[in-house]
Order: sequence, then structure tokens, then C-alpha cells
Amino acid sequence: MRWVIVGAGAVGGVVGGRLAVAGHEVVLVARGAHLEAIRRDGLALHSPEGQRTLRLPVVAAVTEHEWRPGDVAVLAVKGMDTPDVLRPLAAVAPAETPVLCLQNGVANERAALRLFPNVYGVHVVLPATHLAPGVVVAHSAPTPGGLDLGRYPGGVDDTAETLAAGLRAAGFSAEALPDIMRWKYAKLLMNLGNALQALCGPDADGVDAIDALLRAEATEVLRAAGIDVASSQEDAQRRTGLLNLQPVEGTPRGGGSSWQSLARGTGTVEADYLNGEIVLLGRLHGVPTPANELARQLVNRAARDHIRPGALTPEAFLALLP
Ligand SMILES: NC(=O)C1=CN([C@@H]2O[C@H](COP(=O)(O)OP(=O)(O)OC[C@H]3O[C@@H](n4cnc5c(N)ncnc54)[C@H](OP(=O)(O)O)[C@@H]3O)[C@@H](O)[C@H]2O)C=CC1
Ligand SMILES: CC(C)(CO)C(=O)C(=O)O
Repeated sequence: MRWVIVGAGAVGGVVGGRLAVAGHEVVLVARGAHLEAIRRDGLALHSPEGQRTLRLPVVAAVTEHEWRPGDVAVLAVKGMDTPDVLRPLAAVAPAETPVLCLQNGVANERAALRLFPNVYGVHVVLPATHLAPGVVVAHSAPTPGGLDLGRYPGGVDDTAETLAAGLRAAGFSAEALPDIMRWKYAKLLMNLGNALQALCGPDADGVDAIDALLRAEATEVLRAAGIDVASSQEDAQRRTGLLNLQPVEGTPRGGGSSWQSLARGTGTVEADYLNGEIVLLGRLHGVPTPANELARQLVNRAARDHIRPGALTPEAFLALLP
């Protein structure tokens, strides 16, 4: 099996890098300054255990890779970039190519299933950072994170078992699960706070109360939509002993993935697929979601206007809430 990592950023870079170190064949897809840096200097993989530089094949687009049976397409771009990579991917990859959605949110799998019959979702519990071109950072060691996966919309097959075994060999905790989307919806609840963390900064006082509001709306929406979600007890049990966050020399853990989008000034953020998923379900099922809609709008605007993370106070957010 050859792993083609589509979007070798924080999560894709760490997973691709560790797979390569474990002896798997890996190809990276990257763009911009990150692509140039990897081509020039290799991929720098930092972790609490040290730093290594990996010379890996890297291409600028899925259309530059020569796809063959046995390749797996690992989507590791943020949700808003999924359509841009799926369309060209479907034009060049064999139809049977497994597509592994190594992403937060719950919309990527459905988008992939429209174009590919074999789609797998991953419950990504992997604190990782990508702020500088060519550099990706894993913050937990010795196990960088948990990557349980399963066939979408449900079930386990031989490919799921092979993918999970490959990830385990690379040092991740990974099981093939028949009900992966229940876990991904539970993760979605956690990711509703990404926007606030990006807007207000990782250490802002008063964000917890807003987080509770976002989750309360989401819980009501998911109930109205009849969507099954792994319970907080199940989630806590899965996470027990999983992560061991430690300092990484030269790289403080600033914030999560949306915070990093603002910190890097990418101009876009994933909120339409995190808070926006709750807003969409709310509209479909007649449940108001004002806090998630405000978070979605504000963080999109901050990304578009290249506003630094942490520029808004929690009080200012609450004052804007209808
Ligand atoms: N970071 C974390 O700690 C965690 C992230 N996740 C999830 O993992 C997923 C990936 O996030 P993360 O790794 O943080 O994101 P990153 O932005 O670090 O990585 C995505 C990479 O894909 C690149 N990319 C986007 N579109 C293309 C394209 N068309 N061609 C080539 N490269 C492309 C991006 O480039 P550019 O920078 O130019 O946009 C970026 O380098 C998200 O769904 C996120 O929510 C889940 C758990 C933890
Ligand atoms: C939970 C969290 C914040 C962990 O990094 C995450 O999933 C993200 O960064 O998107």
C-alpha cells in the first residue's frame, strides 16, 4: 500500500512522516512555500522526542502523482479545501482507490462518497502544528495520537483493518470501528470551540461559557436530526492514557487547527464545516443556532481580513449575540 497524503500540513505531515519512518511508501501533496521548503530541505518532523528531516517524494497536485492500484488517498486538507482536491483526484485516481478522510467535520466523507465507492472516516485525536513552511510538529509522545477509522457510512472491511494496522505500525493508536461517524460527531462537538479559540486566543477567560452555549445548540440540533453521537463517557474512556502532551523544543503549542489558520494568515478557516455543520442541520430541522452562526461568521471574516488570532474578547462575542 502506498499512502498519498493530500495536504501534508500539521496532521497530514505528522501522519505521512511517521508512516515513512515506519517503512511505508509515502508521497506528499503540498502547495506554496510549504511545497518549496519540503522540496528544498525535506519535511522537518518535530516532536517531544526530537527532530528528524525526511526526504520524501512531494508533488504540487494530485494530478502530478501517477496513481496506481494499491494507492490510498489520505485527505488531510481542511474541510473547505476538500472539493478542490476531490474533483481532480476523481479524474486521475483509479475508481477503487480507498479515500481516507483524516479530517475533522462530518461532510468530507459524504463528498468523497459521491466520487469514490470506498471511503473511510477517521476520528482524529492528534494535536499537531504547522506554522512554518517545511515544518510539522506532533505534541504528544510516545504516542502522537489516536486515529480510529471505519468505512463510511459504517462497517469495517479488510482495507479498514489494513489501514489501521499501518497506522499502528507508525506508532498511532488506531482501531477499525464499525460506527466511526458516531465518534466523528462527538469530535465535532469538541471542534465547535475552534472558532472561539482562534478569535479570542487559547488562554482567554470566559470562553468556556461560550463553548457550553455552542455545544448546547449542537446537542439540541443533533437530537432533532436523530444523529447518534458517542457519549462523553465513551469519548473520555477512549482518550484515557492516549495523549501525553509535552513541550517541543522551539515550538510552543499555540492553538488548534483554526487558530493556526489565523496565525498563518491563510485567508480561510474550516468553520463552515464545524460550526457551519450545526448551523446547516439547525436550518434543516428548525432549531435556532445563533451562537454557532455568529462564531462561523466572525471567524470567517477574521480569516478573510487577515486578523491575528486573539483579537476578540469573549465579552465582545457575547455582546454581538442576538
Ligand atoms: N492541527 C491539529 O491539531 C488537528 C487537525 N485536525 C483536522 O485535520 C485536518 C487537517 O488540518 P491541519 O493539518 O491542521 O491543516 P493544515 O492547514 O496544517 O494542513 C493542510 C495542508 O493542506 C494544504 N492544502 C490545502 N489545499 C491544498 C491543495 N489543493 N493542494 C495541496 N495542498 C493543499 C494546506 O496548504 P495551505 O497552508 O496553503 O492552506 C496545508 O498545508 C482538518 O480537518 C483539521 O480540523 C484534527 C485534529 C487535530
Ligand atoms: C481538538 C483540537 C483543537 C486538538 O488539536 C482539534 O481537533 C483541532 O485542532 O482541530
